[in-house]
Amino acid sequence: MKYKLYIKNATQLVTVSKDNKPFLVGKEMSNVEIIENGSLIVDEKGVIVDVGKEQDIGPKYRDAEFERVIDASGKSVIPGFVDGHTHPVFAGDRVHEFAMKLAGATYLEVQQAGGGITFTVNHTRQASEDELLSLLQPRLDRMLRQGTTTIEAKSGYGLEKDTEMKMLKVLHRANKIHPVEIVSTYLGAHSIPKGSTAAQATQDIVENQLPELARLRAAGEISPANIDVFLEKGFFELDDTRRILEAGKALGLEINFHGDELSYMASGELAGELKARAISHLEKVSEEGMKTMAATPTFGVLLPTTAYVLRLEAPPARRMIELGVPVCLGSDFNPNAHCLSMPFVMNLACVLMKMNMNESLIAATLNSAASLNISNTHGSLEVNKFGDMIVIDSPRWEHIIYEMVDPPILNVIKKGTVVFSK
Ligand SMILES: N=CN[C@@H](CCC(=O)O)C(=O)O
Ligand SMILES: [Zn+2]
Repeated sequence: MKYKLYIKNATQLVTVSKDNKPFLVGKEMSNVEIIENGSLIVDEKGVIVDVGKEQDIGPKYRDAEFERVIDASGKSVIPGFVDGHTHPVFAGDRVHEFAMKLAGATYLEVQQAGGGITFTVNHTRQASEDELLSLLQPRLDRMLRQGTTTIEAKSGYGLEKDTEMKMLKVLHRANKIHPVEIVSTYLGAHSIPKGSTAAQATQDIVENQLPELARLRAAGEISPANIDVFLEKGFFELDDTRRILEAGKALGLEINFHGDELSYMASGELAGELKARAISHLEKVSEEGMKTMAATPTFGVLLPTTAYVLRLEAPPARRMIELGVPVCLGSDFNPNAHCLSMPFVMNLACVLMKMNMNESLIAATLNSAASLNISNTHGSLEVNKFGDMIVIDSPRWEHIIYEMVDPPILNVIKKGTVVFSK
């Protein structure tokens, strides 16, 4: 019998979970499953077919053939990261805004000065589909080198039909040619386009953009799985947000929206009403909102880079975990928070949001996979899931969080194929 990969004798084989739990909450998030001296076998389809102690796996596969064997003695292995929130398709450079923010400008002040999303929209509208794809590819390469094997990725820098669909086409094409797997999200309601009111923008989305999305999806040109809205004062407020999310849901999209970032907008409460899958940001979430999220359940996708770069108070991660909200992590990679590194995000989650390292790992793997509805195949190293992994050059896996900036990543593996080696 022939297999694609044999990971042999990892000092720590961090499977994250066992028994195919779809996600973890509360105290469960403080425990990651680890097999000491662990081995793992991936079949030719890229799926894990066996995991266990080397003393059991070794003899069982003595006569098997492998395309690749990685001796992981003295090393640790963890699942590839699932980045739960990114905006990786854009043109234009906003490094000048970083200087403005360092000098004290707020996110809204930058936006009001014609910067922020508006700036990126202007550049992204002008770029061709091929140009956007060639800007996206090196970003995905950089994510991969930092251990990310799957991302959620949004449109949202078009704010009109053609550019929004162009962005979704770019994501669809990239998913076919790049090892980083992409779950795409339609975010036509990221900001109010210049010259429109929120009501007009909402109407355009519901009556014009969403029908086109459905047409292109049926034609196999795009593959959005989620619908998103930036629910915020001066952007899309409660009624418009509800209308857009419901219209997306009616097309079979999962609701996964930006909420309670700069102002309290009753996001958790709305998520309960609409049975939303996920809310991102949540810096200003209410106690009631968190309780509703725990009960629904709605995943909380926390983005510590936003609080860091904008000097905001970080979201109440500890309280969310205490209340049983399933917490996930995302890089929020975008021209405002230019971060392509989940190890850095996990480090920030620990230091700024007081999560422990086990919680951070679960939030960056199994739970973020669950926020995208793919935790039956992604997010932990269990039989029947894809062989997406990181080999760390250290006998203890926590070094990937602890060693800032240049974590000791030796290999990144997607579906059993080594796609990056140091
Ligand atoms: N808050 C809204 N959207 C993005 C920022 C987008 C931008 O500034 O270009 C976010 O998630 O942080
Ligand atoms: Zn975002």
